[in-house]
Amino acid sequence: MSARRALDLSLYLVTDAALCGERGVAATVEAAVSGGATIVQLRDKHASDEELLALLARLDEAIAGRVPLVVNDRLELVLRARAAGLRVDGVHLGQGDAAVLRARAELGPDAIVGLTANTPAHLAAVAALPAGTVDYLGVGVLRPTSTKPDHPPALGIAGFAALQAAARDAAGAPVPCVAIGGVRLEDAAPLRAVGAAGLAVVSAICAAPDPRRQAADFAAAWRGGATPRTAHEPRIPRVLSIAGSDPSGGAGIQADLKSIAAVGGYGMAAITALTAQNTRGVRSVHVPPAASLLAQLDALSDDLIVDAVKLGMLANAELIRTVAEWLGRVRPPLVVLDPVMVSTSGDRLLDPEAEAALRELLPLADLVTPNLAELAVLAGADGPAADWASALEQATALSARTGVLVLAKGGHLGGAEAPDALVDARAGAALAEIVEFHGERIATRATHGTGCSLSSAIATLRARHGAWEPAVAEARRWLRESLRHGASLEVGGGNGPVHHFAGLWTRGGLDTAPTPAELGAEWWADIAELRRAIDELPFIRRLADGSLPRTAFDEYLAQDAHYLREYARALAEAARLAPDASAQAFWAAGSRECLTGELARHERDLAGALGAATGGAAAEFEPNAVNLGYLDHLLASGARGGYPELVAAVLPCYWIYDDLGRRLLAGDFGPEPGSPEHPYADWLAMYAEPSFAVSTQRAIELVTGVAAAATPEVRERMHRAFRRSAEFELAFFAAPLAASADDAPAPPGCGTRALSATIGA
Ligand SMILES: Nc1ncnc2c1ncn2[C@@H]1O[C@H](COP(=O)(O)OP(=O)(O)O)[C@@H](O)[C@H]1O
Ligand SMILES: Cc1ncc(COP(=O)(O)O)c(N)n1
Ligand SMILES: [Mg+2]
Repeated sequence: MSARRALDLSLYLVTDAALCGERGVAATVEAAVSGGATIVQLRDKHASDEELLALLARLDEAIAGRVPLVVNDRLELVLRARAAGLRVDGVHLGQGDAAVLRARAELGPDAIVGLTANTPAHLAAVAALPAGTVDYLGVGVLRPTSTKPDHPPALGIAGFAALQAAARDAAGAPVPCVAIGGVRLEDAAPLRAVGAAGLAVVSAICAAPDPRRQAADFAAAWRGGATPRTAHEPRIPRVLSIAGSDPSGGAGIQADLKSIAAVGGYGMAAITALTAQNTRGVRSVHVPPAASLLAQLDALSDDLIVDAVKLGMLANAELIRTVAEWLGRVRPPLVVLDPVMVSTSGDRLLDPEAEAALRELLPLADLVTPNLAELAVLAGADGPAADWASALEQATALSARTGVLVLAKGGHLGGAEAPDALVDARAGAALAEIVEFHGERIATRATHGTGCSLSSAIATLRARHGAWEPAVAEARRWLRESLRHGASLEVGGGNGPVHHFAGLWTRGGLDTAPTPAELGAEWWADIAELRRAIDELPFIRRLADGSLPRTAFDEYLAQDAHYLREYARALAEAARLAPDASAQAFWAAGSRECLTGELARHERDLAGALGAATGGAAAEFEPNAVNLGYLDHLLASGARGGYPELVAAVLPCYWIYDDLGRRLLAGDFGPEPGSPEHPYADWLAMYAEPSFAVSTQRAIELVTGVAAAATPEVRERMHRAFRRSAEFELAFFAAPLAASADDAPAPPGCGTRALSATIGA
């Protein structure tokens, strides 16, 4: 294959030894090519032939055949290098039609010959050359630059476009033009829009602290920048699935195209294999030649921009290498690899010998989404994880070893849960970051193609949202709804497909709303670390074992008494705003119970402890900053967000106390505090009362019901109000034992004091 075929000039690196500095030219080129440079020109006006020959040998190694290499000006040197067996693909010459004619004659038809052209006169000279003499023109300078001190006046985008329009050879065919001279990142989109063949970059990459990153940024700007959009008109992600065909329509590319469309992307598919399968299993597989796959891929990348790639069944080692080569060349901004080896039905979809090739492909992916069996193979474990904790361990090891983000999937775990987790140990296993997604297992046989569907949805949503966590959360929500409606399709007698468009057809929208139960689980999981911190507080520990000093307990009771009086007003306000009589009655009863139950008990306890003679604690009482902040938060939530935010904000006070009360009484914190001698036995029993558990359950149902029916924006504000209240709960419990205000955890952003006086008014 000649270097001229499908010459990719999109990111043309020109070297400058001085700018490369101590890093050196070879290391800079290596990094830039890894980042996405598509062609390299060695440019050195001062080095001797011997020095350049030695450098060419090193560049040959650094480039490793990935992109073409040409040399600036020195045709004799190119001829010498080639004679010595060094790989040099061509030459770039300054002006002079005689010089290019000679270069073409000496180097032959397959070599690359480029020419600089800055003026209409140069273009006229080019137009007189026989067709095929030059492969491209370097047209510049685009902006004033220091790397060419004697440069002609800067062209700007319009000047470049005008010269390019005139660049034709003797046969009248357009000659590709690369913009050179002071090219910046922000020039990529307009240059591509006016039809430039690429960007030539010198100092922006050679002098960059991280040439790989910088090249990747240029490559991304070039690929992504054809049609700039506004924030109000988000781009529809163009997502390519490279996967096998499942004629039954539930897995493979068929599932991928449906999934991409269902979550809001434009889907494309290059087919790696034709399986004959249905919902019961795979009967046979036909794998087309690798050249056919490459032709599909090149047809796409020669024409359009791919925002994300999802890789599915890759069948054999040759196809995997073909895909790897294409990815290395085209460098799509996002790659999600679903390492399909064994289908949900248990059929092998990858040659055993291809496993090694798949391992080599891994580092080219941004996210890999193995099921339990595939995870074990990739992590080199003895067998599939038997429980979720071992799955997370395997995923951590895999992520640490490959530097790739891993989505561990619990679809094949037994049990009532179907968890997934994003595992990021790219910075080393000890620093693994794990984000878990929980949800109950859905009782259905419609699980054919769940892995394919999930990975394509994630690729699409990651391109839309720009972050992994919301992409996975939304993809899961969508998949779970699709799983729930799968059986309604009545497809096949085995494991049927999921209903990819369930949400779209039943609700007429892309808003994949969660159920109340899912939201409850999500919010509760989200405050897990706050709940753990509450468990660890000395106040809670010592309350449980009875060693808490009475003064600290009384301080807590006094603060809580103040809080409860105002909290009762917040509940009354919830009753006032409630949308129906049942909710109204519930919150009103809660408000009353607050005053006649909890608060009355606190006041009795306080009076008992301090003695009626002192006049009770209330006389010297001052609410602390946490208390005021918490109450302001409740008030502000209602004032700003009405009923939904107000009830979200009051919920943690039910839920956390109910949970804590039950666990304290059950002895989760050490010896059972049930004995009558325990100084706080009475108090502990109050929150473990069954009636409190019933109220808590009802409060959770009411709040998550409102959230599930709300718009995503309101839902998110409710979630924030809920979380903030949980933060206040932690600070509230910490305050009594904090020696000084400085020791207490900072109250989470207190509002203004004045507001708390008017709560519920
Ligand atoms: N019965 C189920 N209920 C809920 N989620 C499920 C169920 N089965 C699979 N999933 C989810 O489907 C996705 C695919 O996972 P999995 O079945 O593990 O992979 P694969 O389909 O590649 O074998 C995961 O998000 C998993 O949690
Ligand atoms: C062509 C093809 N590709 C992949 C799968 C895996 O399916 P699952 O998503 O159930 O793991 C499949 N059954 N067929
Ligand atoms: Mg799978």
